Amino acid sequence: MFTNVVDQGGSPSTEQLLAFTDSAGMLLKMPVIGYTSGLEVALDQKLFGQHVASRVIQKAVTGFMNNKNPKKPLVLSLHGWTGTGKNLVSQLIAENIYKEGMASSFVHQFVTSTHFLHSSQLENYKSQLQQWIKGNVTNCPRSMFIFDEMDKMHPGLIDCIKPYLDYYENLDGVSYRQAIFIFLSNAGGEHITQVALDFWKAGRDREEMELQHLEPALSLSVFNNKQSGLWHTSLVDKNLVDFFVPFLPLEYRHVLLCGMAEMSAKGLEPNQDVVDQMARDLVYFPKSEKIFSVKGCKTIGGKLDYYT
Ligand SMILES: Nc1ncnc2c1ncn2[C@@H]1O[C@H](COP(=O)(O)OP(=O)(O)OP(=O)(O)O)[C@@H](O)[C@H]1O
Repeated sequence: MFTNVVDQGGSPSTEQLLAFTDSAGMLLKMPVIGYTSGLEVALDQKLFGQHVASRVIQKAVTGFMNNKNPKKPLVLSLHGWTGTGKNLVSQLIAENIYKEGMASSFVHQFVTSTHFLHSSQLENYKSQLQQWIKGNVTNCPRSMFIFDEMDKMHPGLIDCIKPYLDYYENLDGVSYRQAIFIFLSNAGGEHITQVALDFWKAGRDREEMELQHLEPALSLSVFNNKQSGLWHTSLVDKNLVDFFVPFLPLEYRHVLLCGMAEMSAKGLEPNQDVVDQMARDLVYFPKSEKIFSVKGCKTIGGKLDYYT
């Protein structure tokens, strides 16, 4: 996974960041008009059922990209049930900053169970990861690092990236203040679901739910869940995470939207009957109410092949 950073080709001249850097990766004037509406439109059109996350992400990313002199890198922690759009949002952010989106050489994605599987290799992982981050940010200050399955990540590894998230002007001559770090995890998913369920039971509109309704559940779970990995690091204590972003569990109506979008993406004519049949056959919870899709929209791409 970790190849020598220098082997990447040194200067990122083969690709440009959208509107934000020149061919050498140096920051330019940052004309953000196109960017702002681009992300907003992408979130509105492609992300379903996540009005809270959508709003937070849009404000956080736009604010950060508009800020010519941020005091620290942007650190987002995305939490929620499986298949609710956390990876999708990372992809949309990448697509709206980098010309080549997730395929950009400035975007680096790590999955704990793939890249950091062996605890016996912890020391190696630590030094490789630090070198990787340092090398890539030296190469391009506006680099993006996505850590998936953050709740499974070894606390020692989380600790080793901490300095890069902090308010330092520079570390060994490198400034990390333009970089973006995105942490994805299922930690807090059950608490978020409980809040959504309480809303539903009280007959309240899901869209009435605001960040303030979800924040307590989220921080409680982050602090108290020993499995989450985040809890005993000082990421939280030191306020290094700028935004905790809650992803709501998806309902039947959202699965329908995902299904229609998926059919279009596959080049098929979206067919309400087909999607409806597929959505009906998915499993929903809690057992009695059957409101939320157990796998969110995660498996529908494959499922649709069966129904079409
Ligand atoms: N809210 C959503 N709106 C639109 N599509 C969605 C949404 N959630 C999931 N999807 C679809 O399902 C696929 C899988 O979702 P994604 O990988 O983003 O889930 P996740 O929250 O990251 O799940 P996990 O926690 O299991 O990694 C996406 O590529 C997308 O096609």
